[in-house]
Amino acid sequence: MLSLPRERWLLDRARGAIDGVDDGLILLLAARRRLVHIVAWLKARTGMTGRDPHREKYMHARAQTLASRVGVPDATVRTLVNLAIDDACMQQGIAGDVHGLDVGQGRVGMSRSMIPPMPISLAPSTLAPHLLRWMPPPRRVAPLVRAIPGRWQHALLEKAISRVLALPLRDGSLDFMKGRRLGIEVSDLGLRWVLTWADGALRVITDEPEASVRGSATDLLLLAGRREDADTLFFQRALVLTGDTELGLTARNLLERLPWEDVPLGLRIALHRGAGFARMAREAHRERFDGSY
Ligand SMILES: C=C(O[C@@H]1C=C(C(=O)O)C=C[C@H]1O)C(=O)O
Repeated sequence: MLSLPRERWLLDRARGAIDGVDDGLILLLAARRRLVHIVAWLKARTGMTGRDPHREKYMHARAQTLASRVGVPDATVRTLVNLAIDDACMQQGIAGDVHGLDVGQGRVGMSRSMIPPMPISLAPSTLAPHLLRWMPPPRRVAPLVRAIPGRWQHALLEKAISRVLALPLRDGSLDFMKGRRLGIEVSDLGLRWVLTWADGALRVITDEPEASVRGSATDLLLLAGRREDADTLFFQRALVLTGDTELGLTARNLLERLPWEDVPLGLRIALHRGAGFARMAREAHRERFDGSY
């Protein structure tokens, strides 16, 4: 067979992305097990024991709906949900249906009194560093992110920006963007969006930008989640401005004094936690893989 260097290279990249997704599946399973631990404790305290067929039926129905939307076969998702339930049963020391799990060997016998209470928090600080190290770096998940259709990305970005910048949009501090084109480049995800101001909102357009702010996904998230200020990130060259200096500097000044209190509380918490998590994952990964992220 002919060896096609480009195809080989792409094959390696695609397999690397699959490894990243598989790591993600295991991390999600670890997070699920933490939640099952909490559920088991709460069930024991409220006098509930054993399996809950209604809950399981509901879980299967939800999973089938989602699976059919994204084109995953019914049988696959049924097996996956059954496997998750079996794992949860094994964890709780109750009999599952055993879909390929060695329940007898692996059962973690937990009587009511043995289940220790666990803080209901999945904050980054409670995640073991060895788990964080296995989080794939953004460049590994880049092909997946880029597979999201452009119009979905644009709609999401416009929505997020309209919430984060609600006040500047109202009070006129974004007027300098009228008819101007500012780019945001997420270097490690290979994404670039161009924004302009139109009809009272920032819109994503397809034109070439006049100026751009470039940074890694983690650094941009650190800025959005107020874990780092714009000044520090620009000074460290974690964020870089290119193109029209005046437009770039005006955007940079706005970033530096964005009113955080006006961002909805839920979004503030999500951004702050997400940014903290991304930073810890980057540090854990750098420690393990000696710098590359
Ligand atoms: C975790 C529970 O125990 C069992 C396992 C379930 C699961 O894995 O999600 C769901 C229902 C129960 O049969 C629960 O009751 O929620």
